[in-house]
Amino acid sequence: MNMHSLPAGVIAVVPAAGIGSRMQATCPKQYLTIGQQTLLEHSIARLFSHSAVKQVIVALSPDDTQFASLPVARDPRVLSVTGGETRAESVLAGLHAAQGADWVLVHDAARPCLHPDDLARLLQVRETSRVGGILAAPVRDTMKRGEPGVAAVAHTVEREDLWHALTPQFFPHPLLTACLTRALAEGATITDEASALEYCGYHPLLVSGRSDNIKVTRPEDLALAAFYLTQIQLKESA
Ligand SMILES: Nc1ccn([C@@H]2O[C@H](COP(=O)(O)OP(=O)(O)OP(=O)(O)O)[C@@H](O)[C@H]2O)c(=O)n1
Ligand SMILES: C[C@](O)(CO)[C@H](O)COP(=O)(O)O
Repeated sequence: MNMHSLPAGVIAVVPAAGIGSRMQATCPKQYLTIGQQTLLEHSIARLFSHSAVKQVIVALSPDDTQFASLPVARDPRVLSVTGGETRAESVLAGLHAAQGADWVLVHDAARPCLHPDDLARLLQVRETSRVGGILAAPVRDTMKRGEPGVAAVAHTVEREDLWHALTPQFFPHPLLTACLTRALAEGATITDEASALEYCGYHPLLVSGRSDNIKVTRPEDLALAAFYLTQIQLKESA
């Protein structure tokens, strides 16, 4: 990748206003630690590991009492805003603080294991697309649709062309803001940024990403994320 192909400055929005209920922890999961840093700090550091990322906007719960005590809160490249009731509303709050941005990354605070190679490949989407794209991992297991309300198989889901959507997701700021605003206003169910663009008729690119870019969601995920992150850091320091 030559320096001329690198995107101009990119702003990243990090939704970090959740409570992590599925984690069953004593604090919101983004403040659980791996080594000496919180998941949030690791996720922000992974973003800044690419020179194209110039600013991170973190969406925080109005009840957040922990962010201000983190060193990252004093990083001039990091801005915090108040998030919303849903992840999508938190992302939109971050987008509103990024007025004038060209392209924007959105990355979960709960995904500390983002590999630098995946981030670099996602950022290249800007060279070939006007819509944007997402990191995604092809499904490996046989997928089942359950009977509603019953732990029994209804049918097997065709897994050809089935992907796990990951983050970061990378879009032109004006397009993502317009699609997310419309989707929320019209009551659409939006669980990632791509679904807002799909709601508005767009087809974001799928950039095949590593399956170790996990979202720490349930208790057993933290030890796995610690292992994966250690592997990335060992490789970077080699
Ligand atoms: N109102 C919300 C809800 C979630 N998030 C963020 O969106 C990311 C992915 O969401 P998820 O993994 O579902 O986090 P939580 O909502 O905190 O988890 P749970 O659903 O288990 O409560 C997390 O970094 C979370 O902090 C957010 O910014 N604002
Ligand atoms: C954005 C995301 O991580 C892509 O898989 C996922 O949709 C977040 O969902 P959650 O229920 O808010 O964790």
